[in-house]
Amino acid sequence: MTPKLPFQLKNPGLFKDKSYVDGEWVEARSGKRFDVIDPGSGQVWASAPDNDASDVDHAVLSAHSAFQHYKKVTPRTRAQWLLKWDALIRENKEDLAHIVTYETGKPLAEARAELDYALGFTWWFAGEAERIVGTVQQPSAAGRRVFTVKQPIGVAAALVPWNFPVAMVLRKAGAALAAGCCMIVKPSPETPLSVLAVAELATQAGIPKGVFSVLTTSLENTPPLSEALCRHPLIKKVTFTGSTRVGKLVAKLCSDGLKKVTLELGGNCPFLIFDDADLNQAADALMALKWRHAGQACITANRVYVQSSIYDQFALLLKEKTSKLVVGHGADQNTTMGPVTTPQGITKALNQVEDARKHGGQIVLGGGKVPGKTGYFFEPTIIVGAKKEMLITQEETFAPVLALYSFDTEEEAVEAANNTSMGLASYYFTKNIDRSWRLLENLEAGMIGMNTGNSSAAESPFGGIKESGYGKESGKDVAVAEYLITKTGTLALEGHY
Ligand SMILES: O=CCCC(=O)O
Repeated sequence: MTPKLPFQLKNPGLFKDKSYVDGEWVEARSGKRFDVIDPGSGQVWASAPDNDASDVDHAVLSAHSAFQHYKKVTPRTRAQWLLKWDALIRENKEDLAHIVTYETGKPLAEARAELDYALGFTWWFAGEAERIVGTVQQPSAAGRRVFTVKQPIGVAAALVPWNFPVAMVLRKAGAALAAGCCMIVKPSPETPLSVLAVAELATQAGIPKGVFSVLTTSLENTPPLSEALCRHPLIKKVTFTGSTRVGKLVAKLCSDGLKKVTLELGGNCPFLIFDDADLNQAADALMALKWRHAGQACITANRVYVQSSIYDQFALLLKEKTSKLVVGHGADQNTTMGPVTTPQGITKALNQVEDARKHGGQIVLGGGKVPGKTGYFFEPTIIVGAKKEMLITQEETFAPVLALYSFDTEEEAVEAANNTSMGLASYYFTKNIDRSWRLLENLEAGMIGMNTGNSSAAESPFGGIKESGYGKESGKDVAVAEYLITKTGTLALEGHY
């Protein structure tokens, strides 16, 4: 029986609260379920099957069996299925946005924006499917022909986060399905329902059974279930988006089977503003980047470095703009910033603020939980006088807390920006073209925003360096390549060997 939802779906058939394996909606073998909580109210509003490691083998075997057919489907048919999926997600965007809001807490406008972003991937990878090409080499020996062909690697497992539950799934599944691979998705325990809704639309799009499966699980069973996926001999590829700590565990588990792995890990991204920048442009970009999903994006600005001559002016401008944010339930039309998704987000934010205070930082805005609200609300917080000794400098915040550091020279700013084990994205604002080129070359990150805080798009390769992981998602060729093997063919013509 469908539970009574706290919102209305235009298409009630989109609410699915069973796992999706081999084209069937199924419970966990144990029969256990776990709760799904609305971060905006702290209330349980649904539940999903609590699969454990014993549920993995059946899912993998059925995906492997589907792969025997799917790998032979023409790329054009795969592209057509992806486009049909894309059309259905577009049609059901409003319903999906509501599910995303009630799972993540993000405002509806942001949930809609996530859907638009996610649709970029189904659209893009539909185009990529038919453009997978091998190569022909010039042979060094007479009478030889040497070439490479690309083939799908096999069944892939996707371990996805809760912050962009639909976009992260479509970025991974779009590439995998275009390449001819089948995928088993393990959503985060916070966000199973949006992923299950997307699975329902995959079925309606005609994507064959077993090609796209979803194994939901609780926080408690996430480690054993993920380990079983990573260790299963028929899983040939694992893609993970999440923390660096867990990414290292995933890499270790996959190393036993020498599995191909893509890791999109933590950020701790620097955001540099020079005194020749357009301050309004920089402040607007920072507002959009930092407060998006209450600071819970891997590419968000974690450390904001402002040149000393404009420091006070910029801090004031940012404070003025940030004060206008309306914090509330994501489904409320007036809300411009929602809650954080988990109570742990609040704990971490409080710790970092307290630590910044201890180190002499000044909290010029916010600094604590939003009083008088149930749900996981934290005030948008600005710390000035931030220093390198602070916790916030060393670890990703993943909450609406922004720290402003001061610098004098470009060299100093670059050194501070790079002084982290992470290397996901870096951003800078300057009108000096020479400096711009130097910064592009000198900043240690996989993605550089030049006078912009928004560089995520289906056509742009997404991925970090250093401890932010390896592999690329989205972008031309590179993303699909993560799901392909290269086979070299050498042919000897008659009379040669
Ligand atoms: O949080 C990670 C993903 C953010 C993005 O794709 O822009």
